[in-house]
Amino acid sequence: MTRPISRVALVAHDNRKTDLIDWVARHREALSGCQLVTTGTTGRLVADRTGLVVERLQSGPLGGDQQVGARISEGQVDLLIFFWDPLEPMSHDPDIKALLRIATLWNIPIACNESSADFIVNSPCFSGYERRVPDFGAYQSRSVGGESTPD
Ligand SMILES: O=C(CO)COP(=O)(O)O
Repeated sequence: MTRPISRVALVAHDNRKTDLIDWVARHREALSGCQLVTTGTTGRLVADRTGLVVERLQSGPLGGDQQVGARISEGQVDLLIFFWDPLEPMSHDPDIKALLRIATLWNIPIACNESSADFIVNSPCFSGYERRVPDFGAYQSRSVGGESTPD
């Protein structure tokens, strides 16, 4: 099973929020054709500063990373832009690690800085990219992304 990129998760730590908002503003046109899901504060700032419509989940320290991770495991996210802070310890470090783990597991493209995010959005295959959705065989027992998978 494959999926094109149309549902994008945006997450940034406080020291990286300006970088993310600037990046979103630069790629506003490409992102306006996508469904955007965000953690709480990131989403409020992205919406205020760019006018894009976003679905806001909880703030990261209150469970937002886990909610994004759950969306990924339910097959509802195609790309994760996560500008995490490599200089500050976070109270919810386990949640951050879990989000990066689940995105890796589900073969979600992940960008943690501006250069990687630019590469992905500027890629000629951005709008037509078909991500392979992993088949976890016996591990997988219910529908993912609207398609049933065998027990
Ligand atoms: O903490 C975050 C990700 O780990 C982001 O949360 P906010 O968008 O609510 O600041």
